[in-house]
Amino acid sequence: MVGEFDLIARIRARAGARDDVMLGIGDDAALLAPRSGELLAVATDTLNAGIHFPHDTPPADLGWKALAVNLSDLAAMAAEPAWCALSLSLPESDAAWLDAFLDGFLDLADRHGVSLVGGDTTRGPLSVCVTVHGFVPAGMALRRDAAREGDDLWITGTPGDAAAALTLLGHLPDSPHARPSPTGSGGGARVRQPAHASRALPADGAGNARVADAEVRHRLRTRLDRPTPRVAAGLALRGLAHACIDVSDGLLADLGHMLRASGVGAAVEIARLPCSPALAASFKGPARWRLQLAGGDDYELLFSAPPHRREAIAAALAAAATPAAVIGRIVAGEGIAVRDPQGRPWTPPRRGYEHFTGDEG
Ligand SMILES: Nc1ncnc2c1ncn2[C@@H]1O[C@H](COP(=O)(O)OP(=O)(O)OP(=O)(O)O)[C@@H](O)[C@H]1O
Ligand SMILES: Cc1ncc(C[n+]2csc(CCOP(=O)(O)O)c2C)c(N)n1
Ligand SMILES: [Mg+2]
Repeated sequence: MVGEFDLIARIRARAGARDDVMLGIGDDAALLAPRSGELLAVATDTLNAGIHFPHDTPPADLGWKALAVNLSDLAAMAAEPAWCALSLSLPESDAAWLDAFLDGFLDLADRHGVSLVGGDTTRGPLSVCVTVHGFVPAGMALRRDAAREGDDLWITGTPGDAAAALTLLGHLPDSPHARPSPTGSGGGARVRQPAHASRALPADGAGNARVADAEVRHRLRTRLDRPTPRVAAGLALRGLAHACIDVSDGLLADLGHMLRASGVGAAVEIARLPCSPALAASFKGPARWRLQLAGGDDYELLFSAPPHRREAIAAALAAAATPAAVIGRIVAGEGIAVRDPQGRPWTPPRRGYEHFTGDEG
């Protein structure tokens, strides 16, 4: 058993420093030199065990994900990541666990040139809170409120994989009853990570694979545990995209945030949704559509842009090695009209994840 300050020393020994970090880990506050002439973008997100990640998530994957979901927020603003702070609440002091956590966290930090400049270490239920800082020139940030009627609606990557992994683990993201009920009321059955968690559950009887192939499950689980923050894509979209948001709660829920902020509506075509081979192999029809449109945990960029920039955007994203597709368009009015592959209106049972009510409509 090592003490709090031993844990901090382990973190400090491995945190790299950029030239703009005047004073990093070790004092009451870090001293940082912001880039002159640019705005500082700041975002923070928390991951709680059993709420944001399954209890059996390997520590290295948790380290990666805790930073990735935060870098995803900077990406959605077209900000260039620079610094981060890490607040850890740990049930016990376990040096090996911390070392593995740092393997994942610092691997991703290194890939993006991000310095860990401070944080906090306490005892408590397993929870990781990260704050990230990045730079964006004034006027270049991609905000939620900039979608315009007539814009194309784009998505990077292939949404739905992470939610498919959770479904196969028995977390049933389609159902608010799958959430823990901290008060013990409201009918929320407690779904802790069960001992048999790695086994596929029977699917929903709508023609989906009953037991997903081990390779397919592994691919989906990797998308849940190690999302790719679309930092290069966000930077590439500066000056090209109008509005942008990252998909954490669910594509339709996050699209709803963009539309309300912009005062417009949208039309989405299910036939144009990009789908990974692993998802196509494990879920079909409306079960797949629900995962892709409302599952969440995708950390893909959802953005709007004028149609005349279609080729420029395709080229910029190809240079950023980021696949993307147009899935609909921004229209006048409000709300989201979803059409199934036959062109018929389709209403999903829910639009995404909401912490307290279980639904985001
Ligand atoms: N406790 C809080 N105090 C101050 N501001 C908050 C608090 N919680 C959220 N916010 C702010 O509200 C806005 C929306 O936050 P939200 O967490 O929904 O966005 P997000 O981080 O992009 O999404 P997600 O958390 O699903 O990844 C952000 O500007 C965020 O900084
Ligand atoms: C064990 C487990 N159960 C459910 C989920 C699904 N989930 C939890 S929070 C969230 C939205 C983003 O969170 P926030 O809005 O706090 O950033 C989603 C899609 C999960 N990842 N792990
Ligand atoms: Mg948040």
